[in-house]
Amino acid sequence: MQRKPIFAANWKMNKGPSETEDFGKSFLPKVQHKTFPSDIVIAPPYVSLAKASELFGNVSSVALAAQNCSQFDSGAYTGEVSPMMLKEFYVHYVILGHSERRSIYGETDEVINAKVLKAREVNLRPIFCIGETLEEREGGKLEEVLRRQVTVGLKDVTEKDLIDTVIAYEPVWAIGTGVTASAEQAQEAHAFVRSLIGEQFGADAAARIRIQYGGSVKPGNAAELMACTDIDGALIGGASLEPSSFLSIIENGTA
Ligand SMILES: O=C(CO)COP(=O)(O)O
Repeated sequence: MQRKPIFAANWKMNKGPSETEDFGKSFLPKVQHKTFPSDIVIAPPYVSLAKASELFGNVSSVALAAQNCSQFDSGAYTGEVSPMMLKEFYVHYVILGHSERRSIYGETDEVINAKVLKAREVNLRPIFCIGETLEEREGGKLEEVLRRQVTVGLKDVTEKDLIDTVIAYEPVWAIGTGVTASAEQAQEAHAFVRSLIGEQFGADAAARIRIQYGGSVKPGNAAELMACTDIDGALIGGASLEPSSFLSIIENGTA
């Protein structure tokens, strides 16, 4: 099964509108009027989405993502943004269940599941993040944790909606630490996640779903990671903040 790789820049709480514009000035000429063998996604903070959609709205090779969304449609939810609101900014993807949302803001698998279902109601494509802590890995709980995150986080998702979802496997111990999972560790976890999708949604869905790797992906390690059978792109934090390093990852990862 040929799956199109997907490279997504998760800027986290970096780059307001003016820095987004600076990034765009340098990145746009490199991606405009070009076709890539992979999907390219940029996820700026909410307040920079208007600027990003102004810059990239007409660039067919680049799609926009939000870094979160509400599980509700509208109403008295101070500080929240609904999936429907995001659609006004040419947003096509939404990162859900990032480990920082889980650990710092207390998002549970159930809340993340509600967000996934709400995002699909308006046709946003979730980039659904999972991954174990170092303690869980060292305690022999890797498979148990991934199984729980996938089973609960994707509960009641239809097979069609699942195909429009991207999974991002991000071992928490590799995020922002400079320590990447080895290609073997990453491949093993990805193959396990794909098998979980097979159990829950069937073999066709398992063969088609894209599973990105995230955690200290850099231009220098992208090729080795992306060469693994079950790795279909990357979710990139720090190294996506510089246009040239984000582009190098995309190029090295699809070479
Ligand atoms: O959390 C990540 C992407 O969502 C990974 O971050 P780093 O690439 O900075 O390790």
